[in-house]
Amino acid sequence: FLYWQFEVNRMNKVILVTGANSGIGLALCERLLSVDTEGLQLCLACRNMRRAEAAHSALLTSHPKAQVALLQVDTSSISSVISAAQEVKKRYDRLDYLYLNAGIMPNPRFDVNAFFKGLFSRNVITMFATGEGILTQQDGVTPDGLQEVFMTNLFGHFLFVRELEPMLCRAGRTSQLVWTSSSNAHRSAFSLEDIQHKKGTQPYSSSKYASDLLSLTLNTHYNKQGLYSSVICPGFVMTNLTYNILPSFPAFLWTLFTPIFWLIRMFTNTFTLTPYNGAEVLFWLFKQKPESLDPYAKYHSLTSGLGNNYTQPRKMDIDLETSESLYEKLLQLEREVRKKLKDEQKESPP
Ligand SMILES: NC(=O)C1=CN([C@@H]2O[C@H](COP(=O)(O)OP(=O)(O)OC[C@H]3O[C@@H](n4cnc5c(N)ncnc54)[C@H](OP(=O)(O)O)[C@@H]3O)[C@@H](O)[C@H]2O)C=CC1
Ligand SMILES: CC(C)=CCC[C@@H](C)[C@H]1CC[C@H]2C3=C(CC[C@]12C)[C@@]1(C)CCC(=O)C[C@@H]1CC3
Repeated sequence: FLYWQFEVNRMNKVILVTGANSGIGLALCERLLSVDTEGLQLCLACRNMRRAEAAHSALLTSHPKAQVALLQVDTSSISSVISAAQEVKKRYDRLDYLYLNAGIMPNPRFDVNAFFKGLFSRNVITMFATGEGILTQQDGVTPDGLQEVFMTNLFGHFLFVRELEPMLCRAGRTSQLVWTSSSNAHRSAFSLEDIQHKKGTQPYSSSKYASDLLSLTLNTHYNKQGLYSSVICPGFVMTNLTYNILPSFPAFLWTLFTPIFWLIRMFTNTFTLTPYNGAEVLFWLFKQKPESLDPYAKYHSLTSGLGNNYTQPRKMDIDLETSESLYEKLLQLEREVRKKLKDEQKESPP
């Protein structure tokens, strides 16, 4: 029996989701278990373990036979990412899907004037679809000395992928990376001279645009080794991240807006609104052959006016040259942080 159990576990696909304790990440886990309760090994990679335990219990209550494990990771911390990756290598002998979903938008500032101006302009639909022109954020610096949004949304995930490379690139098998990007990703917010976005006021948009670029270059470097990367946009979803945009509005007030949001959805199908709907594209990608996906497309979760969910690819505003340059800069930064970590460990061995 033990041998059989070992064989089953070995065959089961391993799916790791960062930021899985709430919102879109948790909804994805729920949806995956609804289609295959016993055949998957889910790993919820979370920063806040109290919320992770709650998510774990909720998933096991609805799917008692599911194989769900927890892993602590703070994507804003270099040492945390490296030790989490080591733990993954110890626990699993394969990694089929890596959903890079954890993300933050700290200290958002909602520009009410720009919003009302936008309401009566030709760009109103674009404004609702992308949040363009109405949001800025104030970024912080992590204890490692990196910009917080860049580290959490992009670089922490990049390091994680680099650490897990031997597990993700296996002969005769494919693995998939899925980056949760955003319609708020804009070329104008990103600069190769300031990849961490130290100078601007749109670190979120910059980090998401960087993930679009990075996904493209990862495909050019890793497809031959069986590793594929895609980017998605979940649409506008009401989660902790969006509640934080209007902090004086408690979550229940947002739900009072739901009828207005349904109305707006008649004009823009990007208002997916619920984490279940937002996770549509993440779930859809799980069922696709990675070789069939377009590396230049962002895959969007959309919900029609009548509430039907679907996925649509849209070409991204990216080019290979910029994405290669970003990749070089990230590799350079990786070398620097690894050297710093080594020096620190030499100074004070564990
Ligand atoms: N909601 C929306 O409209 C949109 C969201 N997105 C993206 O979707 C993704 C999921 O966000 P969403 O579900 O909306 O919001 P939530 O705030 O519900 O989820 C964010 C998740 O990321 C985790 N997280 C944040 N910082 C870290 C960190 N340093 N280390 C590890 N985990 C971390 C949070 O965990 P913790 O409990 O520890 O805070 C949480 O689980 C994000 O990348 C977001 O940018 C993209 C487009 C639109
Ligand atoms: C009636 C009312 C309260 C309107 C306010 C709506 C705005 C707060 C939203 C309209 C479009 C939304 C949006 C986002 C945040 C909230 C809005 C600006 C995001 C920027 C959130 C994070 C993303 O990654 C993309 C979203 C695009 C749309």
